[in-house]
Amino acid sequence: METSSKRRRIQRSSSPAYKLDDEDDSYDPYIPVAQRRQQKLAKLQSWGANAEQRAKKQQEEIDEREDVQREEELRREKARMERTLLMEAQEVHSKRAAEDSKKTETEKAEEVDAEILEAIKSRRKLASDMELAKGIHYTDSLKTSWQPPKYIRERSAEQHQKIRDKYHILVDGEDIPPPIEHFVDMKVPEPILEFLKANRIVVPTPIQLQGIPTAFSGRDIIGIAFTGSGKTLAFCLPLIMMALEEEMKLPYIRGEGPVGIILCPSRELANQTYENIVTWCSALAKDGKHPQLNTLLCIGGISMNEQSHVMSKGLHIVVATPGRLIDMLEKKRFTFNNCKYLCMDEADRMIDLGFEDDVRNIMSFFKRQRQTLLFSATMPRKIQEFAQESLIRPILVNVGRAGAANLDVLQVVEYVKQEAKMVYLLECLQKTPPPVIIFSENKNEVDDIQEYLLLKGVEAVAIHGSKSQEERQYAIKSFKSGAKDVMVASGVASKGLDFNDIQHVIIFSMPKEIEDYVHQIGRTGRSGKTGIATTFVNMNTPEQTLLDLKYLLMEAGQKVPPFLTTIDDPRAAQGGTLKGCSVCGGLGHGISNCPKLEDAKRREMASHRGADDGGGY
Ligand SMILES: Nc1ncnc2c1ncn2[C@@H]1O[C@H](COP(=O)(O)OP(=O)(O)OP(=O)(O)O)[C@@H](O)[C@H]1O
Repeated sequence: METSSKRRRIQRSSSPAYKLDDEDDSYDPYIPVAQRRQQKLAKLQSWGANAEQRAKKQQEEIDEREDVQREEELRREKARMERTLLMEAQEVHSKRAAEDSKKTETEKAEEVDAEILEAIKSRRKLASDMELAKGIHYTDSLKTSWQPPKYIRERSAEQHQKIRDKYHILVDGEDIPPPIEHFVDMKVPEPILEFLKANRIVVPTPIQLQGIPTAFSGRDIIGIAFTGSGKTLAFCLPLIMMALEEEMKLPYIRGEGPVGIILCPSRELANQTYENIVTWCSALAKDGKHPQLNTLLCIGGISMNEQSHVMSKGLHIVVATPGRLIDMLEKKRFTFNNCKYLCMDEADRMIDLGFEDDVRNIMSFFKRQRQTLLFSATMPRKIQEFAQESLIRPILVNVGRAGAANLDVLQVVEYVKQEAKMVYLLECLQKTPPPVIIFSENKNEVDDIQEYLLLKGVEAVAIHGSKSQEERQYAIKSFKSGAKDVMVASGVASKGLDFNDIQHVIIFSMPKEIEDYVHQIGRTGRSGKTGIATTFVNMNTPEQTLLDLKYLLMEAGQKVPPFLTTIDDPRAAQGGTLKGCSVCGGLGHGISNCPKLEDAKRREMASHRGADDGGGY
């Protein structure tokens, strides 16, 4: 039995020795040393591997746990931060809302105005594209040989200022040349002095006594003075003198010139300035001691062949409207190689709406440094600033507030119902003897008024943009000569036209922009004479325009009719200062509701639409 049991045990010994569940644990079978060593090694190795695996697994589990923990923490942190930011934003928002609620409507409007101004500021400098592209920037003014007489040079700065104060001249800029109270001290040639005297121009007007010495000194200038105050002479005389000096140095021959150019926004104004210059140049040459200076009129609607006699000689002065001038320059009919004087009349209009690109284009034809002069009766603050940045060491000469009405005009504003206007017009015409100008904003209305007056036996001519050049010229000529008593005009005739002794201006429909009103009433009360302006307003006149008008009347010390007195300024009701609009100069509104800006926007949109449509006309 024992033997069989032993055998059984021995047989089983071939099976693994370490686990014999149903056997006696005390029995240790014999295993050879080498095999045991092998087994031990294998066992150790397997233990090691398991431990490594376990450790690895444990580590993985720890890592995983840590990852989850970290993610959780991050999520919590993010949520906490989001909450803080949200709360901060809410706090800022509610703080701003609280501040806003504290702000008056005026302050809010001022903020909007500031934003609009910022946008306007981004306009490119007024310089030629060539100059801008090449980075050409002149820092010195144009050199001239002119200087004031010694006794004036020896005056102190206080003495100069005293003279300016006497004539209510405001100046701004560096090294301002002195004001000069007599033409003779400006060293104006004798024949011109005599001619001026013969035409009752004996002493310079305020804009002339500061503007002419400034321009004679070669300085860039922004000249602002009320309508009819003699700005034309202030910018033409310096050019005539410059051309005279050039011609005396070395006579100009065919193909040479011009020395300078005067740009005008309308053909009529260009024509008038041209005629003035021709008269002054002829007066100069009359004594036989001074050369004949040649002037070219360069405007649309006329044949340039008519002036071939001017083109066949050296050219000194060109008076032009932008479109025709660009055409002539592009066709190389003359060049600006020696041109060093650029003046813009009614400059705010020239560099403001519509003409800005043309002006840039014209500037790109200049080949050398130029003297730039900008003149107008209305020059809103924004345009002044823009222009100042574009000129070289400019001097601002300001007589009265830019955009203010001429104080020699008696302004009467009447409430006339639309349907009663025509009949009342006849009555109004009886106020003064002729000549009278009637303004309307609408071309059809201009024609209707003329027709009505002709029917009533009034000698009336009409002028507006849709008339042919011949019709326009005929109207102006016959009115100027006194052959016709009344001229009915759209805005075209308002800017700068100088008609003799207009007694009465009737504004049949009030223009939206107060600047236009200032120019229109300015056709009377010129060169120190007095005149009347009657303006019809009614329900159709926008309230804002009426407010501008009200303030303008108050500023000029004119009677404000009761229906205007009752119009309240919303800005006044909200408290705050009543600053004028720096875009159009109107005193009754801010920039955010400026009719001029709105008009500009409308035009821009229309031009975009035109471009989209192929831009045809
Ligand atoms: N120093 C002067 N003394 C008297 N009259 C003058 C003087 N200078 C110019 N004038 C006359 O004053 C009138 C108005 O001049 P001008 O047309 O130059 O005015 P303006 O300031 O250009 O007006 P606007 O802004 O309407 O164009 C002209 O008839 C001109 O002959």
